[in-house]
Amino acid sequence: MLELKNLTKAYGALRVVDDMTLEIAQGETLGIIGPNGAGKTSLFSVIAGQVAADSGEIRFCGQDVTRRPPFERCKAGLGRTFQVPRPFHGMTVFESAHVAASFGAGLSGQAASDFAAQAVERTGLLRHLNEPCSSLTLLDRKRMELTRALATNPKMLLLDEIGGGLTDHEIHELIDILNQIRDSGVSIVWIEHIVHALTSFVDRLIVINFGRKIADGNPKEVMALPEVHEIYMGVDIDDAA
Ligand SMILES: Nc1ncnc2c1ncn2[C@@H]1O[C@H](COP(=O)(O)OP(=O)(O)OP(=O)(O)O)[C@@H](O)[C@H]1O
Repeated sequence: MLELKNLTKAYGALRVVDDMTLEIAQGETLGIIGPNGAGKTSLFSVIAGQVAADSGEIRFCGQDVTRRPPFERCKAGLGRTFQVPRPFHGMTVFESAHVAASFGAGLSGQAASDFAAQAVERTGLLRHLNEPCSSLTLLDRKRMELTRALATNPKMLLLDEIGGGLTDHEIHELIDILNQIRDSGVSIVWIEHIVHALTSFVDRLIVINFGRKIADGNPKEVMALPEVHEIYMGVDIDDAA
């Protein structure tokens, strides 16, 4: 569904996405971990189009989208959330979801309203339906990010640390929601520092360091790799043992 070929993005001498080649299949759930500043969010921004790639190619559902603007990628079915929530100021929860259903999913009239309300219900924000996004708590703003992405009717969701700051109970609730989204056929790529939550959900895990993919595979096997211990956790596996 998504193919990245030798994708690169640099800020001056700093390569934040470095020769990234990656394929993600339809219906797959992929986790991304890596140290702070490894380039995880930058990778999402290059895939979703907020940041232009310097070189390489991005193919989504068979089409080359490397030079397409973000709104076209969104319409093609690439939904994303932002690590720092970016609510539409001055809009209620319902209005924000409605914008996503109208301009992302391409719906209008009653269909857009129904789809927006459905997205709000699926993420548990129905009780805040007519409240301004600016009045939501951090947890609910994160849910709002998911709601808005979902209301664009994505084929693939890029989730950037939507679990950060959540309690264990809230993480379980979030994973229940994500399971339902996955079961509806949406591919999910999830950047998350809460590794146990991530590995309990994803089929596959990649580790990024200095913009490069340093491991890719079954989550348990990836987490057991010595280089992952060393780079991600700052612990040499031999020392840890
Ligand atoms: N617009 C920019 N201009 C210059 N440097 C940038 C820009 N955006 C990001 N960076 C730098 O690129 C590097 C990668 O940042 P990025 O946010 O992608 O990392 P990350 O892996 O998502 O980190 P975190 O886990 O802390 O969210 C960092 O060193 C960051 O300071």
